[in-house]
Amino acid sequence: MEISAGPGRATPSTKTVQELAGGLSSPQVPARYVARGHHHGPAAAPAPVPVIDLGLLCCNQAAAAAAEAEKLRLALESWGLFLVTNHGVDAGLMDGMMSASRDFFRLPQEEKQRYTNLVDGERFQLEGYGTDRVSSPEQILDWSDRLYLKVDPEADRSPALWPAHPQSFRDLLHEFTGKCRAVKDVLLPAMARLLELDDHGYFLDQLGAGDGKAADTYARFSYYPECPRPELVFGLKPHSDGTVLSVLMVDDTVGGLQVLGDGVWWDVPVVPGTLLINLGDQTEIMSNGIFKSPVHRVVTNAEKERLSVALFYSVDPEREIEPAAQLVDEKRPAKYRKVKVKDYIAGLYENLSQGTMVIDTVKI
Ligand SMILES: O=C(O)CCC(=O)C(=O)O
Ligand SMILES: [Fe+2]
Repeated sequence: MEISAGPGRATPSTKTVQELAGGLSSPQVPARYVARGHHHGPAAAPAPVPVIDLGLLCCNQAAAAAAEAEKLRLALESWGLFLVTNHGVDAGLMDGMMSASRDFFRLPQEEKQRYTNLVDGERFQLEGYGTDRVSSPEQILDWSDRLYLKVDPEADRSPALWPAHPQSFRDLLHEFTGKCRAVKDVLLPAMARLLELDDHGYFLDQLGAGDGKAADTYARFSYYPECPRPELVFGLKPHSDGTVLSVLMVDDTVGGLQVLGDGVWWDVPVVPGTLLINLGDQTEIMSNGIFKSPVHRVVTNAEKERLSVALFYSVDPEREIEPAAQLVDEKRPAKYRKVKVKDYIAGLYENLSQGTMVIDTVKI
């Protein structure tokens, strides 16, 4: 998510959660982090989310590829969230990116502040390091800090906000971005095929990707410090991503991500070496509701910090999206109205801070 709204005013005195967590002298958390009415215990059970072998999906043996595609269909139509193996991001790169991210968050606060997401110490900008946008004193805050960077198209990168320490960070992020781009380029045509769209490049075209141009892509590094009262506080509030899809690499030493299914929360299993794919609202809209954008959240942990790296793929903010024409007819009327991506994204942030879901505002 965090394909999010434009600049707003932050409360200048906002400390990062990491600073706050480090300075707590009693097992209390400030009231601004307590999610009223949302006291939550552990999830009922691990979600039986599908595991898709991307190698099989693309292989030359038609029967094996078709069977894997059917598994993918179930994943897209049920959870909207699944794990992928054989994804082409090698273990060394995954470990390297994860530990460089960890090293970044372990840097002294002054060093991290060189990449602050506050302009002049108070005006929030999307890219950079810090807490999420704080737009009102009533907003319930999440127990996480983040580093948010535009990674594609390359020409849109802001090099001054890419950490210089650890030294490997920039190269690793460049490489990781390229490998995840390829994962997305396998999944999106497979999704169009499953919807029997004549144009298998439909989703890629919507993203404006192709002809050497990369889709708008943001990376979000989320750091969730240990939290003395995990039952009262969210690492990240319930939300669905405003993207076409999100590719996530999660901490394999601690869980925390949960997904809503049939009205109950399930733990998303942690499987080392896999990537997690999460469909976003833009896909739910374009597929006319056939594919699902799952509601998910992150819970905190009293003993362990947690880290995740997400890549978010989105349609250009100036474009409009709507259900694909081929998926709309008399029997299946459009379930969502046409919406400009920029407006949708503005609505995302607005709704998130109020605990409502922006997708409901475009449902017909
Ligand atoms: O940290 C995670 O596992 C999930 C993060 C997430 O859902 C998001 O950034 O939108
Ligand atoms: Fe998310």
